[in-house]
Amino acid sequence: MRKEITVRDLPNFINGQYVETGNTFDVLYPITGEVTAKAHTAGQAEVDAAVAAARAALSGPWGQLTTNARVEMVKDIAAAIRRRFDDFLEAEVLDTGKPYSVASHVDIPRGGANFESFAESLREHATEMFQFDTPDGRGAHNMMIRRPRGVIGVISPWNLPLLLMTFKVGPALACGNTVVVKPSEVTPSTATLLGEVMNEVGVPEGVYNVVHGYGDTGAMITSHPDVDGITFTGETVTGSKILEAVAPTLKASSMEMGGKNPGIVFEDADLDLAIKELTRSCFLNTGQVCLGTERVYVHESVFDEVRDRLKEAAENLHYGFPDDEATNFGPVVSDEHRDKVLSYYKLAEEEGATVVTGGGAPKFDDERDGGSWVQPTIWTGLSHDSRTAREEIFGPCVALIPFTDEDEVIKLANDTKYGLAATFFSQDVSRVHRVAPQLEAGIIWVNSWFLRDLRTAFGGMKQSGIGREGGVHGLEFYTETSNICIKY
Ligand SMILES: NC(=O)c1ccc[n+]([C@@H]2O[C@H](COP(=O)([O-])OP(=O)(O)OC[C@H]3O[C@@H](n4cnc5c(N)ncnc54)[C@H](O)[C@@H]3O)[C@@H](O)[C@H]2O)c1
Ligand SMILES: N/C(=C\C=C\C=O)C(=O)O
Repeated sequence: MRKEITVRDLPNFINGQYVETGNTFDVLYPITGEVTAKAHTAGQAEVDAAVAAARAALSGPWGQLTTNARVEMVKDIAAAIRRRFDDFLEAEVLDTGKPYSVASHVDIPRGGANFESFAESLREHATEMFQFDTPDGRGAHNMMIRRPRGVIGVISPWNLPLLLMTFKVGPALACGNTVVVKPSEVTPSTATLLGEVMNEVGVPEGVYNVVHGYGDTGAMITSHPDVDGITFTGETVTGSKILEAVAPTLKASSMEMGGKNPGIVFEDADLDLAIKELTRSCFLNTGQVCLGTERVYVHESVFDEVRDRLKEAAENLHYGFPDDEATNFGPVVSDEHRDKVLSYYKLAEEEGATVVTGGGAPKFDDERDGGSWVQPTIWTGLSHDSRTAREEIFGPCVALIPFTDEDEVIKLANDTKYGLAATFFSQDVSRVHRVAPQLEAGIIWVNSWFLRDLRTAFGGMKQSGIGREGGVHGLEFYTETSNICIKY
């Protein structure tokens, strides 16, 4: 149902305090386009204060906590997010317009999980020690110790705001670092709310800081001489700019970027399963998931059936107000992004696409017409080399492309500058074990999509990412190691 919007104030969160600057920007409700909040832009002074607070916290009570005490505090953060589930749900939905059914099953539960899972895995992870024979026969041993990397700049995107920000802040804090977070200007609410949780839990001031603004505020963090590492999730082109910015101060960087992930339906796939999972991988979160599939190669023998069944699934998606239980399809996050997606809908037709379904924006004849809506869209008739099938659109759209044999489709799947994710469907176990290792992607799902075990390495190759986070893999970024060689 329509929501009465009360415009909220979103200050920065620095050294345990909310800080207004008076220089605000509007945050819009994508369902109707109404202003739902005013966020306070952080300038250099606020960024400097946040970095200084984070630096000071490393040598204060936070830096003196035992590992067990720190891990327990990180787990308390998870518990507090769960206690305030509805507050985070409301904040996330106001920023993104996504259905409650998505935010309550994907975004918010991962907010808690991202703290809890990393607290445990990082506590349990052993380091290493080697007995070493020396020429004099007396021997030595080498042992590795880990310490926090220091002040971490966290720069996060708008598609899964709480999930992706906490996927960084969770391990960062579990490893003893402090953070300065710059959430997307489009979706600043949940990062702001998390400041209240940090204070409720008793996380020392300065450990968690949030500064609001656009790319220029982000650039103040990436170029800051007193920031030790940057973890970024966002567009590949932004990632390049960030790597340029960190170069003069040689900051360690963990980069999660764009993708154009292939889906493959082999002739021996379970089509019921494939349609169910492709409906998610193409349209979940209105297609705004970096791991989603915007190009799906379908064996020619099942092409027509997959096309017709995916069309039916797309046309059964229910646009609606977020709190309507039936709603499983929302707007995209902003008018700007809507216009980008619609420009690709236009391009697809110029490139010869047949529009199987969608191809434009819905008309509601109610306040939703002020929002950022597009139709779920399926194309056939596009070539693998078309821009539509090669460039990341980040919307609810997919090009279905037929193929005839396995070697051909592997080449097509890998023919991209990206390498983030892939998903394919086959009931042939030999084929599964033959094909999966040949796919050039950091994350490969077989007969499934977006199943997430937080112990696994997460990240992309080629221009989709640098480094891996998740499980103990995050240790390489969130800690520095020293090898200590002790002679007997
Ligand atoms: N690989 C992954 O895990 C993953 C996950 C989610 C989204 N993404 C990608 O993110 C993109 C969508 O998110 P987006 O539009 O917010 O991305 P974006 O790159 O536009 O912005 C991401 C963040 O970077 C900030 N930023 C922009 N310019 C900056 C600069 N010069 N210096 C420092 N910070 C800067 C933004 O303010 C925002 O907070 C898509 O390309 C999607 O593929 C990747
Ligand atoms: N990083 C993760 C998801 C990324 C989704 C991209 O939109 C995750 O599940 O941990």
